[in-house]
Amino acid sequence: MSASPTPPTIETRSIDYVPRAERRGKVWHQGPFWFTGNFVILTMLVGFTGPSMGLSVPWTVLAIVLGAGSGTFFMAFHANQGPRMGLPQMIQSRAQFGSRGAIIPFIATVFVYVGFMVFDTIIGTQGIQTVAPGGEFFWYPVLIVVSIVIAIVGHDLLHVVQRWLTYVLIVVFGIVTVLAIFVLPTAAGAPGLSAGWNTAAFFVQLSLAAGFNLSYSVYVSDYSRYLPENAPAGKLIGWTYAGAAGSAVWLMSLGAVLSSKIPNIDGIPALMQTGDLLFPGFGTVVVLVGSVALITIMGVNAYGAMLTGISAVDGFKRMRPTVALRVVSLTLVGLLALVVALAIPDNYLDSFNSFVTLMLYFLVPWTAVNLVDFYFVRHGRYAITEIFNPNGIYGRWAWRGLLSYAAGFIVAIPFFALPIYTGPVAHALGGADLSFVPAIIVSGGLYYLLTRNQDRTAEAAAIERSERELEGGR
Ligand SMILES: Nc1ccnc(=O)[nH]1
Repeated sequence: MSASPTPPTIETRSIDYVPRAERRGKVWHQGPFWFTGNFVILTMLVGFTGPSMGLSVPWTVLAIVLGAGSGTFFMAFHANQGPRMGLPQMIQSRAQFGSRGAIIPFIATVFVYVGFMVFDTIIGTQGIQTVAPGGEFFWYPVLIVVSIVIAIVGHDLLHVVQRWLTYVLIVVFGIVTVLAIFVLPTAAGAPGLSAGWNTAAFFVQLSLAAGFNLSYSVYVSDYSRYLPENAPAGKLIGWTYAGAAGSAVWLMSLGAVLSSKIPNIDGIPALMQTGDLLFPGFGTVVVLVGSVALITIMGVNAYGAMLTGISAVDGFKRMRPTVALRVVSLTLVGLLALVVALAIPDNYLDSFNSFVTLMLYFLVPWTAVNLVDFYFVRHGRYAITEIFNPNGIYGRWAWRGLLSYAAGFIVAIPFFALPIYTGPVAHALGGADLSFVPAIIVSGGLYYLLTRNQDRTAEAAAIERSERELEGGR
């Protein structure tokens, strides 16, 4: 909590509880952290969808505002769990799913983290290749190593880097946005010339924007768990929301403007071309700044994959949270990302959209169960020591959470829209994927009902014991 900035040292904690004596940081730091976290070139690509399907820019922006606005709503509420529980995001799920049952959302989450790392690596490399020689076999490992080193130093460094990048990004992309709207001409054959209203495009754009920001739910507490236990909930959620939704709306809308004016758009050349309207060379600056932001979010993804991977393994074999464990886990994450990045085909954008959609199917029921448990069932009170006890009160396979998760997943199937499968409802909506709506309602609602008759007297006693053990100084 002290105001003096201490230089970041290598973090020792991973999935373990952060004692109140170690709590620090400011609530407003969540704002810039999530602003930069979502201010990546991938986010801009989401905004290409509307215009490329014939939707005009104003309608596309509306779909983005509604989509990102609703997706971030769920994401931001996870922020409050960090300081209350002092734990990273995913391990908290043991209270709903059991120490082993939580493996299902854990696997989906690691898949998301590594997947985003791979996409970030590919785009970041394309950005750097605009000025530097060197192929994939050089730049992929370099980017991944840098991001892994940042993640090894850990939480405090990630916060500092993301915070300072915010200022740079606002200036540079502020200029690009003005250029895109007022200076960039609309090329012959550009989608913007014939765009108008298109119902399918509107809902596809809306659902992609929502899904994209919902995908950040699995990250949130990792970066709020060091905050003082009594950090004000409204401010904490508000800063998280403002950062993550603000950057999404801005960058996706910029993507919409660019893709309405440039035929057959590609992200990096579009930014180069627009930036160069200020003076030749500025486009390169824009792309490089964008690439730096990609490297740091890669660090964030690696960090989350490490925490979630350790949580998963620890459910089966107890792990001691040491620095060595963090370093080894992060190295494995980096190697995995490298192998996948080198193996994946280059026309990644199609696979990217399916990827965002697919992983959401596994994350949304988890978000619903996890949030309902925190806000409406346990009201933020957990026996933290029992979360780490494999024979503890939260169990190994907790049927209430697992059943609710499965139910939400299954009712969402008719709403799925994937290249290999389009459910009847998605078909009727012209390809839009609103599966997150039934998934949230059913998983969250069912979990609430199933926990009504749950006897939690043992938990109440365990909470007191846990509190004494962790903080009581017995
Ligand atoms: N959830 C995410 C969206 C975009 N980029 C990321 O790295 N992660």
